[in-house]
Amino acid sequence: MPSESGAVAPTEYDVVVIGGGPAGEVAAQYAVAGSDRTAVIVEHELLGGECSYWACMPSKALLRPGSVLGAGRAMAGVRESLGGNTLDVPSVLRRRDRFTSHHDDSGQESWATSVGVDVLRGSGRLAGDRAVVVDTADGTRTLAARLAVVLATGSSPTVPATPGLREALPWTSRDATNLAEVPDRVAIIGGGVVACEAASWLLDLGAREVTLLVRGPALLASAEPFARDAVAAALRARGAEVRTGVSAAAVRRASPRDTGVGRIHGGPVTVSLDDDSDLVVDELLVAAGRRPAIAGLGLESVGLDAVSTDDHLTVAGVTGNWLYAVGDVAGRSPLTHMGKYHGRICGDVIAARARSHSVDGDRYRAGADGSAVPQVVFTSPEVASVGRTERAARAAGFDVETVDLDIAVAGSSLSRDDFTGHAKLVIDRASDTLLGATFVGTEVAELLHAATVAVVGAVPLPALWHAVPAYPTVSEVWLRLLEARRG
Ligand SMILES: Cc1cc2nc3c(=O)[nH]c(=O)nc-3n(C[C@H](O)[C@H](O)[C@H](O)COP(=O)(O)OP(=O)(O)OC[C@H]3O[C@@H](n4cnc5c(N)ncnc54)[C@H](O)[C@@H]3O)c2cc1C
Ligand SMILES: NC(=O)c1ccc[n+]([C@@H]2O[C@H](COP(=O)([O-])OP(=O)(O)OC[C@H]3O[C@@H](n4cnc5c(N)ncnc54)[C@H](O)[C@@H]3O)[C@@H](O)[C@H]2O)c1
Repeated sequence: MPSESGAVAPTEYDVVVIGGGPAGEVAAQYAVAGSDRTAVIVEHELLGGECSYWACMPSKALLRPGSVLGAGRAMAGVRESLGGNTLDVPSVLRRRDRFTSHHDDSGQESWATSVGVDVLRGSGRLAGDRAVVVDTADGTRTLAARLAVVLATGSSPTVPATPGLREALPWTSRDATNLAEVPDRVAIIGGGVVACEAASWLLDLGAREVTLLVRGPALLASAEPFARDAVAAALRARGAEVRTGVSAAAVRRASPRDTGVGRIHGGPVTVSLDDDSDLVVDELLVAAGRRPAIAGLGLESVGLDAVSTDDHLTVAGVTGNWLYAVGDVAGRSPLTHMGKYHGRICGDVIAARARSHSVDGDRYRAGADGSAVPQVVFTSPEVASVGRTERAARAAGFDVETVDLDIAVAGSSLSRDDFTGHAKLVIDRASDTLLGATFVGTEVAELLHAATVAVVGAVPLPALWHAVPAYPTVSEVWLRLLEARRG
């Protein structure tokens, strides 16, 4: 409604969320749940965020068929009926596209409406205290937040400043997850989770030469050494080349072309490495990490140049407890499940503060960040870990005891004929509780939550003796680990 001066009054909401990925969606949902509070999510791409369309969902949809085929090949009686068949790539890609809803987010918009949250399409930025400006297709809108603004803008891929790299229009993870063509020869810059998972599905889909260019000494640098060795060995066994201690010094590409997401972006790429060798590939994937998406977010309008949060997800350096950050942009634990956890806590904190309730309790603190973050790397074998590695626990000053052994129980040998795996517990001697656990092997992801419960609940190891694993399941490895510790 224009005022007498002609200015359009801001639209008021109790809560304004900038960014509609999983973290922002959950924060909005929890902030209004069971109340008459109002919330809007401002989204400039697709509601559901990176995770739904370009990250978790398509990547896992691409990895699962290869893992199922591998399991079939590893099973007498199934192997014979498979013959030498490989994956049917068009079917795999069609299934992937079903998981990303063909980039149609109308289902997510209906969900938002169903939980009482409005959606405003446009690009949002802070414009001072409790104010958000949104550039929409129909012009600029101003929103005023009575209670809270939540930053949930996610993260953006890092592209190193290597000469010629950006001009070569390399693939980022969006191209790899939404691939429409499988390059014959691919080089991957990076040795983290995206690099390892993408190498796996590219091999599954028939890429002939996959080379990982790893700057450091190993893949998956923060994992337990046995885990990263297992992933590297498996990738090598499948024909990938894992080159450690190398960096791209320069990149040249014949006729780079923006052919669209997931299509090969031009002619062959020559990557000159700092060991004076050259590598020629059909596509180059950059998987060199991600940064909080704060560019153009108007942080300077509230006196900030970066985002850091306390355990209530309240942004530090702003008075009045009205600015929050959740998910990747918060820079705490850049994983979807952790972003949604932040969203739940942040939404509950906003709701509690709206009712002038105390936010002192555990329910209102993101205590899992740092000491109890679970993660699964969906390679073959999978790496499932929670909490601290041995190295991290020692660095944090704990008096550490470890137990580790191969996973060789009835459940694992029944699951596939070639099952190999390894498990490790990191124990705090002082409290006799778990600080962390890592499992490596096919389909060990489902072992992880038991470890997460033990870490978060600080369950004493003697009590775990009475958590009897069902026979014959892979979980029997828990019993073996406890037996190994008793000696
Ligand atoms: C290839 C890949 C695979 C992954 N696989 C996994 C996995 O298996 N498991 C896992 O836990 N994590 C995985 N991750 C990490 C996961 O994708 C992120 O942690 C997660 O998406 C973060 O959620 P978010 O809501 O913080 O941000 P996002 O999902 O990035 O959503 C942010 C949203 O904000 C919007 N936005 C940004 N700026 C603005 C603005 N100014 N105005 C309006 N809207 C804006 C964006 O368009 C986007 O929709 C993966 C990441 C990658 C790259
Ligand atoms: N299954 C999962 O949980 C999953 C899957 C994919 C991605 N993710 C998340 O997405 C995020 C991004 O993943 P990612 O693999 O890109 O990041 P990452 O931080 O895991 O790995 C980045 C890699 O790039 C290397 N690197 C960084 N800068 C470089 C440079 N200038 N030159 C060469 N190498 C360089 C690093 O040494 C590292 O090997 C992470 O937070 C990850 O946890 C999670």
